[in-house]
Amino acid sequence: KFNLQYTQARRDESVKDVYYGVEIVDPYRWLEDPDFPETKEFVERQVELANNVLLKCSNREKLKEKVTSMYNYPRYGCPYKRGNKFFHTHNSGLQAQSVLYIQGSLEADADVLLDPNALSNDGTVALSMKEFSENAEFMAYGLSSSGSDWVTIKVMCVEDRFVQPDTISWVKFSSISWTHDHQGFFYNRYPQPKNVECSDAGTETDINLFHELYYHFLGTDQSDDILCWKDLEHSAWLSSTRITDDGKYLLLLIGEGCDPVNRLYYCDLTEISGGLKILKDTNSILPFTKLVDNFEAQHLYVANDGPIFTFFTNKNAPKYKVTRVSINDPEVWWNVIPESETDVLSSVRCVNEKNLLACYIHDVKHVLQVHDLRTGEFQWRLPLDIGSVTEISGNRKDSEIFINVTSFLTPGTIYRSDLSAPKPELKVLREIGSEIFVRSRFETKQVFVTSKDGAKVPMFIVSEKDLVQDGNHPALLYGYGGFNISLTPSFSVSRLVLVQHYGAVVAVANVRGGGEYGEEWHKAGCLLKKQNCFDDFISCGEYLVKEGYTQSNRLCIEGGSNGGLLVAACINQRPDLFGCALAHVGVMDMLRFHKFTIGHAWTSEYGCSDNEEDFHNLIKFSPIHNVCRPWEQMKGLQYPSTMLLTADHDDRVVPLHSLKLLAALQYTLCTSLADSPQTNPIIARIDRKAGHGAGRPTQKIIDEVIDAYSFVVEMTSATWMD
Ligand SMILES: O=C(NCC(=O)N1CCC[C@H]1C(=O)O)OCc1ccccc1
Repeated sequence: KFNLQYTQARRDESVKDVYYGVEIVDPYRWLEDPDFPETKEFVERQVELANNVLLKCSNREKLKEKVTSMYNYPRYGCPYKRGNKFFHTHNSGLQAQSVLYIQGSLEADADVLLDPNALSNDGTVALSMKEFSENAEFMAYGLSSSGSDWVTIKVMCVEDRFVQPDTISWVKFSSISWTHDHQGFFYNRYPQPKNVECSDAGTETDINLFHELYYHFLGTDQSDDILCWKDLEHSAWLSSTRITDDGKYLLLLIGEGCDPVNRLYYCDLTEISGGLKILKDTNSILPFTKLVDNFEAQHLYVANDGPIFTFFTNKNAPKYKVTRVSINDPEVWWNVIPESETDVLSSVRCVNEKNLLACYIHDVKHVLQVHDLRTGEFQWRLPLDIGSVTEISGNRKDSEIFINVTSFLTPGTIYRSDLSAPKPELKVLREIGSEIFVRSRFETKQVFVTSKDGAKVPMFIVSEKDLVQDGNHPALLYGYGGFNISLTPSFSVSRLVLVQHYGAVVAVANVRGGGEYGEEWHKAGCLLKKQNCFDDFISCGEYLVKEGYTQSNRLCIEGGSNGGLLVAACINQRPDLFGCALAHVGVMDMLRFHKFTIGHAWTSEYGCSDNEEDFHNLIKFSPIHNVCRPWEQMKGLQYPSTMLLTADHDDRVVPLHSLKLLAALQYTLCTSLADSPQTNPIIARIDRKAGHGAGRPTQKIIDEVIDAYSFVVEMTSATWMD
């Protein structure tokens, strides 16, 4: 049906590296240069091939109509209070980007404060961050284009919406911290990459080194900003800042990668006589005191009362806890909320002057609790349905908090609670999108799958109620498995279309490497134990087949980024177990990932091929190095129908990963042997003016869902049900 015309991408077998005596050939090294004409030609051919296959997928029109209509529901973010104003984001349904609104009170009319849709004609300029000055007089906001991580900061006067001339470029992985005198803010940036202009920023693969901290004085040119931190000895380190609620201290948090660990320095801004301007004239940098000067644990600011600081930490607490120290006696730390035996403390914030709002994960569901700030004493638990708290808004000086709760079958419910009430309760402020989906026909359950080494892996299963487990349902198994990220329940329009209109079973596997059970669960899927993630995911796939939810040739696995690695490693290791695979923006070259943009920050999770032990571990599962011919093991066996997805402005996981894997798969499975039994398509969807995922306009989200899921539906022989 799909007359697949694979291009014979040039293999340059002369490119090879020797890792500790082992010679590794890298025949598609030339694909690492996005500007190389042959690379552009390769991409063009692959786009054609993918379009040929996709246009033959029968369900496109139905999916397009259904997905578009199901996306078309009003979406709201939590309101949050700054100064005496309320702000929230809202999307009427199909707007490219959500709009930022301002209100004098929650009951007042909402006025547009900033509409990112006005900043480009195709919706590819996104509002990636925003911070208000202390009394909400100014808003500093970051704009990113085409999905790149690069940000340009602008400043708006909130009162008259006037956008100031200030323009801060080459910002990346930055916080924005206003000094309480409204004079300006701290932000982070990298040096401008050589021969890259603002217009195509994000298509380069240059490594990001020497992260810098600057202070910008409102009303001045970026060239007048003062350098406040730069570490020449540790070019890979990154920093972020926080100004304490009382405006007195600047906190500097330093990280060397993605592990939840940081150094913590502070500077008493009130001790800088003459203010920050003096630093410019004396060309000195800020005087920091080192409170924590190692990477043994994470310490995140919660509150301070003068010199007494409260931190959220995992120090000697892999399930996290709240601790306290006086900076006048920095050796003496004591617990405020001790580590829980069973639950992971996932976030803490100080609200209502004297409360701590603690969010726990209990068997992959969120629980919200209120504690006393001074004593840490538990006060009461907010009664939540099974689901995830996706947003919390509230500050120390506000008694009112807002939370957004979502789950597999509910798009979102925004609650408000006034903690100053004698018996605080949760009141519904807004139900989001409840009308788009008939929940009563579907159900969610949680099972625990025994993995290869006996570990119990949680998995959510969403399906129609009273599902007949006859093995005939198409199934989509989604996973991530890394970077301490927990896949708690989430609402996905696209997956629910599969459940509602194809009788699909959707499963989400909480494999090791995530944060579901704290740092131990995370570490159990890292470095030399990374194979546990793949074993867990494979066990979950086998469970779905064994229990009759589906059968292998109707089972599709999907994952993004680190989850793309998960998918690619699993089809290499068990091509027999899956009928289809979607790998979004995956990390596919485990020997070279650290050489591009921010990849070096992931060595905390994967290790690095510069290290001998890590090399011998990475080479075993690195996707581009482990493509095999399954029919050599079992006659007629082939790889699942596979779609890799990437985009030209993905500067988080650069497209070369997917391009090199695509070339290796097509060569090994399709073009190198005349009598290959590989008939399942191996294609790539390569988008333009798009990136890793953040900030993608609604139409691009929908277009990708239609391509990806019409492919899945076609390849799992799923049939439409009205
Ligand atoms: O690299 C990441 N995050 C990890 C990330 O995006 N990863 C990790 C692997 C591939 C990809 C993903 O899974 O989305 O964010 C940039 C950053 C900011 C601050 C400090 C360190 C790093």
